[in-house]
Amino acid sequence: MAEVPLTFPYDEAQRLEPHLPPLSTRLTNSQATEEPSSLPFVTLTFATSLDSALSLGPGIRTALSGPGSKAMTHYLRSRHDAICVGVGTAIADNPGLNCRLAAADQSLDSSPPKGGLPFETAVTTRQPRPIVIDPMLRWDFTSASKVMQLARAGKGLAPYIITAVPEPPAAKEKLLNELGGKIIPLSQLPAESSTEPSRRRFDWRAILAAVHDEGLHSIMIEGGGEVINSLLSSDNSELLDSVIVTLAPTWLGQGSVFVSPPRKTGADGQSSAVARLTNTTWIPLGEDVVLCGKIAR
Ligand SMILES: NC(=O)C1=CN([C@@H]2O[C@H](COP(=O)(O)OP(=O)(O)OC[C@H]3O[C@@H](n4cnc5c(N)ncnc54)[C@H](O)[C@@H]3O)[C@@H](O)[C@H]2O)C=CC1
Ligand SMILES: Nc1nc(O)c(N)c(N[C@@H]2O[C@H](COP(=O)(O)O)[C@@H](O)[C@H]2O)n1
Repeated sequence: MAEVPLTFPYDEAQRLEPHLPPLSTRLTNSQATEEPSSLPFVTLTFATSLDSALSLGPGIRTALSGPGSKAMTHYLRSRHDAICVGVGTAIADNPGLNCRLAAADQSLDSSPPKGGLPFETAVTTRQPRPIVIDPMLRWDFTSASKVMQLARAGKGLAPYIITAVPEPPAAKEKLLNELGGKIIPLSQLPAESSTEPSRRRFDWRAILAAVHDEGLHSIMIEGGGEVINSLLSSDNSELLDSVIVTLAPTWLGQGSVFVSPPRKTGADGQSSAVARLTNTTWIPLGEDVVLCGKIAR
C-alpha cells in the first residue's frame, strides 16, 4: 500500500532550526566539489521509551514515535545530506532511510511568512544518502531490500556501505553501483583486547571524514544501540553537534536494546555523568516530546 506523504508544521520546524546544520551546508548539485578534509555537521537522533529503550530486542523493529514525531524525523532527513545506521539496524529493520515528507513547498503544513526564514530552501525533494556501518559486510541486502526498492523507484538513494572487507562480493557491489550506491573501504582501529576481526571497530573520526570526503556535509545518525552508546561515550561525544531525542510515553522493559553509554571513571576511580545536554529545547509533538540540545563541554 502506498504511504501517505508526511507533513510537519512550520512553527515546529522553526523551533528545531537552532539545532540543525546551517542551511548553507546543505548540498546543491553544483556544490559536490572537493574540499580540504574535515568533518560533517553531526546530529545524533533516535526515539526512546521512558526506560531508555530503542527497541524490544536487538533484532526487533519497534515503533516508538507517534505520527507527529515521525514527521519530525522525516523533516530532519530532509535537512541532512546523509543518514547513518549500524549494520545491526539495517538487518533488524530493513529500513527505507528516505525522506517521506510531501514534496517541496507542501511539506510544511503552513506557509513561511513573507521574508521569513528560508524554509522553502530547507525542505526539498532531495533525499539523504544512507550510510551503513558494516565492517564485516554482514548485511545480506538484495534488490528486494526496502532501501534498494526506494532507490530504484527514485524515492530515495542507494546506500554507501562503510566496510573493512577488502574484496566485497562482486554481485553485491554491482547491485549497489547500479543503483548509485557504493562500498567505501576503511581501516579498522587496531584490536585492543580481542584479535577477533568481528569485534574490531572504526574510529568515528575516520568514519565521519570518509563521509565528508564524499561531499556530504551533514549527517544524522539514527542508531542503533551500539552506535548511539559509542557516540555518547566520553571518547566520541565531542563529535556531536546536536542531539535530538524523541521520548515516547511507554516502557519497553527488560531485554530491550537500551541507550546507556559506558560509564566515565576518572584517574581517581570516581565515576561521573558521561554526558549532559545543554541549550535544550523541549517540543511536545502529539503524545511524545522531542528533546533537542548540545552536549555540554
Ligand atoms: N528507536 C530508534 O530510534 C532506533 C532503534 N533502533 C533499533 O536498534 C536495534 C539495533 O541496535 P544494535 O543491535 O545495537 O545495532 P547497531 O545498529 O548499533 O549496529 C551495530 C553494529 O554496527 C557496526 N558498528 C557500529 N559502530 C561501529 C564502529 N564504530 N566501527 C565499526 N563497526 C561499527 C558493528 O558491526 C556492530 O555490530 C534494532 O532493534 C533497531 O530497531 C535502531 C535505530 C533507531
Ligand atoms: N525516529 C524513530 N522512531 C522510531 O519509533 C523508530 N523505530 C525509529 N527507527 C529508525 O528509523 C528507521 C526506519 O526508517 P524507515 O521508516 O524504514 O525509513 C530504523 O531503521 C531506525 O533507524 N526512528
